[in-house]
Amino acid sequence: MAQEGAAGGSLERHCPTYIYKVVLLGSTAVGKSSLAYRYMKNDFQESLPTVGCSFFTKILRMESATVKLEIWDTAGQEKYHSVCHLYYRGAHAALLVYDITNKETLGRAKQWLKELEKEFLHDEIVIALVGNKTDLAEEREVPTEEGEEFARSRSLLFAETSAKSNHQVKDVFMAVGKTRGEEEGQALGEGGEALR
Ligand SMILES: Nc1nc2c(ncn2[C@@H]2O[C@H](COP(=O)(O)OP(=O)(O)OP(=O)(O)O)[C@@H](O)[C@H]2O)c(=O)[nH]1
Repeated sequence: MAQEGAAGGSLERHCPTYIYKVVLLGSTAVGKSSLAYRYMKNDFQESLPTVGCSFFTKILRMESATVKLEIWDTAGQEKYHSVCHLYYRGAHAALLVYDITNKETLGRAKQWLKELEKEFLHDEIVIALVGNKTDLAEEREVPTEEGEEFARSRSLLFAETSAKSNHQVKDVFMAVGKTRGEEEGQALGEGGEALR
């Protein structure tokens, strides 16, 4: 986690500010923007395709540190693919999002993983595989076990979420923060269901 400049004062010294960058990657329409919006605003609304990348920040005040969480929501449309690596550079965590009602999107998430593995050493970034849209259970094409098994085989965190019904959204952001935070001796959040 990057630590921001020491701007003086004993409070500052005891309570450093860390920047924590999380990037959302995945096919178009899997729900990346909706997950970011749900986490940031606790709301859901029909959204338009992202152009390039959008960017959110949230300040999390912990007991022993302040964390400036930066969420980079990339565009899933192929025409933006060539610029995406500019956005995930320097990320501390990545959410590889697929849509449980669309099997092809899991394949695309696996390709993203290959790109991340080229760019990062394994211990440099926390990666979670996220199957979104669990509220559409009747349209499910990807069994939970399939995502879970792939994640386990590649040592990724795994969760299924619904941005619409607010299922496991906070937990997944907290889990990627917590995993990195533990490595850094900081916890980014408390509570929430443990991810598999
Ligand atoms: N039922 C359901 N629909 C969802 C969910 N999350 C997103 N959607 C819908 O899926 C569509 C695409 O959502 P976005 O959040 O724009 O998807 P995206 O991955 O950001 O798409 P790009 O910006 O094109 O990469 C929208 O119509 C959303 O309302 C969910 O959890 N459940």
